[in-house]
Amino acid sequence: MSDSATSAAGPKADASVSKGLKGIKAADSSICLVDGTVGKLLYRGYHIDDLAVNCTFEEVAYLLLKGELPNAQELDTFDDPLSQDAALSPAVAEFIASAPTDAPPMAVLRTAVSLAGLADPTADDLSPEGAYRKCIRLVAKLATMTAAIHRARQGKEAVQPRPDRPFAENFVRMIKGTDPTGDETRAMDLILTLHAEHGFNASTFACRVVIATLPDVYGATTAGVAALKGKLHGGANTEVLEALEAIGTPAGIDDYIAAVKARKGKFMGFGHAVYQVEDPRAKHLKQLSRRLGEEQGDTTYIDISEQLEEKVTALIGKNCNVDFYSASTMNYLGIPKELFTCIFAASRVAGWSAHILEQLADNKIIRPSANYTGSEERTVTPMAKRG
Ligand SMILES: CC(=O)SCCNC(=O)CCNC(=O)[C@H](O)C(C)(C)COP(=O)(O)OP(=O)(O)OC[C@H]1O[C@@H](n2cnc3c(N)ncnc32)[C@H](O)[C@@H]1OP(=O)(O)O
Ligand SMILES: O=C([O-])CC(=O)C(=O)O
Repeated sequence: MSDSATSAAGPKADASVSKGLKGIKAADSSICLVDGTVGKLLYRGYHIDDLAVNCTFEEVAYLLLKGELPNAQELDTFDDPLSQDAALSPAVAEFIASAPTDAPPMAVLRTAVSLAGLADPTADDLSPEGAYRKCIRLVAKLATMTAAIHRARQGKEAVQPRPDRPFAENFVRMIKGTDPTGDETRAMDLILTLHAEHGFNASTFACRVVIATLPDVYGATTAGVAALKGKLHGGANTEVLEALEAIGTPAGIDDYIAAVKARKGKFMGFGHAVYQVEDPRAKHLKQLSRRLGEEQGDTTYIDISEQLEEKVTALIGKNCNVDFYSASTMNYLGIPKELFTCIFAASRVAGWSAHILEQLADNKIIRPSANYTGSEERTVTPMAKRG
């Protein structure tokens, strides 16, 4: 098979090309169902609404990695490596502490994940047990890395993970430097649960493409972080907060909309490659954001968000996505906007890991074809004769 069916005939559009691979089923997967027509999201068969209310992030990570929800004893056994692996190696901790404080946190995280691979002498072990161990290690470490990046940007010492604390509590503790309230821990658990998995999204697909060549789990996860950073994907949450800041008060919404329209820009946090209806994760974040705003006596950002949602949806016919209400939610939790996408990554690493293991279990190199639209075959003119 040639890379391009039309190369012999010269540049030609090919109606069978699916730009962005939209709607193409690239593999079988038992991890996640995203039904874009009705707005349904299932992790391993469980509805996101059910998981959001009833499970912690550890349970969700177990479900994604192992296929079933754990019982109490299974969760305990799962928690052991998750807490023991949370500490960073000296090389990674030093890198994060000395990274430029104006570097994008996602760029620091991307390099930290790659560096963690160098610090792991067993990185190349892709046996089922070896790959699983690496995945657990990364699920444990991305939260610690994220918190350490935040602390370094503030000129503060990293807070060490406490193996005796639940994941979300530990994560908020490492970010803030003090013990979180029960409400803060529950809010973080919900954020982590909602962001953990979403089928063949761009970052997950990047992980699968990389692992399919059989390099190492760190390299594949580095690719996931790299893809998630982009503002059309995970990076949109930071952009949404920037929009809320620029809008300032509900009175500023119309000017903002007019400005985006005038520059033919995109409304960040709106639209989705799969959902044609409301993103089922958004309502949970919307409720949480309003509750946090009301508790804090400042509903400005959730008021703006709700009114902006109504106006933009009416204008462009696109619903908001998960990144839209996560912005005001994380802001109310005191998390700076530059860290939002790292928190997304610290959750999505569970989904990436499940996909990496699924890809390895039934591997085929991922190599689509391009419709060639370049020049017809030609010959090299010697340098002296080129005009
Ligand atoms: C966790 C996540 O990754 S969720 C997505 C986060 N990203 C964002 O919020 C960024 C803003 N949204 C977008 O850029 C897009 O909606 C994407 C990238 C999410 C999906 O892109 P696509 O699959 O191409 O969406 P779709 O086919 O519906 O888009 C068709 C057209 O609708 C319009 N459109 C889509 N989203 C928007 C938007 N947010 N604002 C304005 N116009 C939009 C555009 O004209 C688009 O065509 P273009 O991409 O050539 O400009
Ligand atoms: O599925 C997608 O394309 C993007 C998304 O919502 C996610 O990754 O959570």
